[in-house]
Amino acid sequence: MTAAAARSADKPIRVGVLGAEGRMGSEVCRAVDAAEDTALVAAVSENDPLSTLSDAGVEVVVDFTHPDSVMDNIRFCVDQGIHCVVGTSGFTAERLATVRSWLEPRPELGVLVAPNFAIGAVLSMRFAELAARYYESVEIIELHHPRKADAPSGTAARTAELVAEARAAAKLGPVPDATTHETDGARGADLDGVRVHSVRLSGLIAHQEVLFGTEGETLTIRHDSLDRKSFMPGVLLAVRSVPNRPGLTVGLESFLEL
Ligand SMILES: NC(=O)C1=CN([C@@H]2O[C@H](COP(=O)(O)OP(=O)(O)OC[C@H]3O[C@@H](n4cnc5c(N)ncnc54)[C@H](OP(=O)(O)O)[C@@H]3O)[C@@H](O)[C@H]2O)C=CC1
Ligand SMILES: O=C(O)C1=N[C@H](C(=O)O)C[C@H](O)C1
Repeated sequence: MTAAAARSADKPIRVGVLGAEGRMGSEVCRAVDAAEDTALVAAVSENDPLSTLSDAGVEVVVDFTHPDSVMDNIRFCVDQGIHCVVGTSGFTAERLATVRSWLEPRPELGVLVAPNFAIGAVLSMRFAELAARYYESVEIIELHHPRKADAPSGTAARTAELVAEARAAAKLGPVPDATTHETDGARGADLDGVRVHSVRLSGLIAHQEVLFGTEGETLTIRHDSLDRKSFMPGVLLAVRSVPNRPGLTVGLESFLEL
């Protein structure tokens, strides 16, 4: 029987962190160590074997690594019967479908893939989804530290997807834009018809603005993570919740009943 299957409610949850030396992973190690109901039993860095997780009897793994390695990590955990909380970015619909297929023969296991664990970021995505049908124009600006590997951010990609779905449901046409002469990149990336602009700037952590406009008014929804501690309450909530949420969940909002 795997450690995850044998879990007893009155013992701390045995947590393993992948990417333990990274900016997020090191913060997660501190948060898991500090919480009374979780125990850090494996802190795994890039050169450590994944078997460190099963050897340590990990019940829930938290992954903050790299888009290039996250799929192999999830595959290993699912095969070993370990629940997963995944913060690493780079998830496409195809990747999510692959994770879902891995989970089919393991109906007792939970995997959460969350583009953003900060409560304000989760709320701002929901607010953007609500506002989308009332405005003819929308653009997203995401701003991050310059050591980020991926652009646009996972949060911006998810926000654009939610906004695009809401616009389609409201039968809104394309966002008005008369641009015919463009220097490459000047209008940002086109994600489902929503323009996304990525800023990389020293001094920043993680920030996003969703700009809406219609005749005579604009609405700006902005969120700022000023410290990576902002992600920790969401990560801990996910660690506590995922063993009771079998299957694949996308987005922390399901665990917040939003
Ligand atoms: N969902 C959310 O709320 C958030 C998500 N993120 C996402 O999390 C990811 C990590 O971000 P961040 O912490 O800033 O990045 P870092 O580069 O600081 O950390 C990633 C760490 O993972 C290590 N690593 C890479 N591959 C593996 C592997 N196969 N096994 C174990 N460790 C590995 C890296 O090692 P090395 O440096 O030696 O390569 C590095 O130490 C990104 O995708 C980012 O977008 C970030 C913040 C919040
Ligand atoms: O790399 C980061 O830092 C972050 N990555 C996530 C993303 O790509 O959306 C979440 C947050 O924006 C911080």
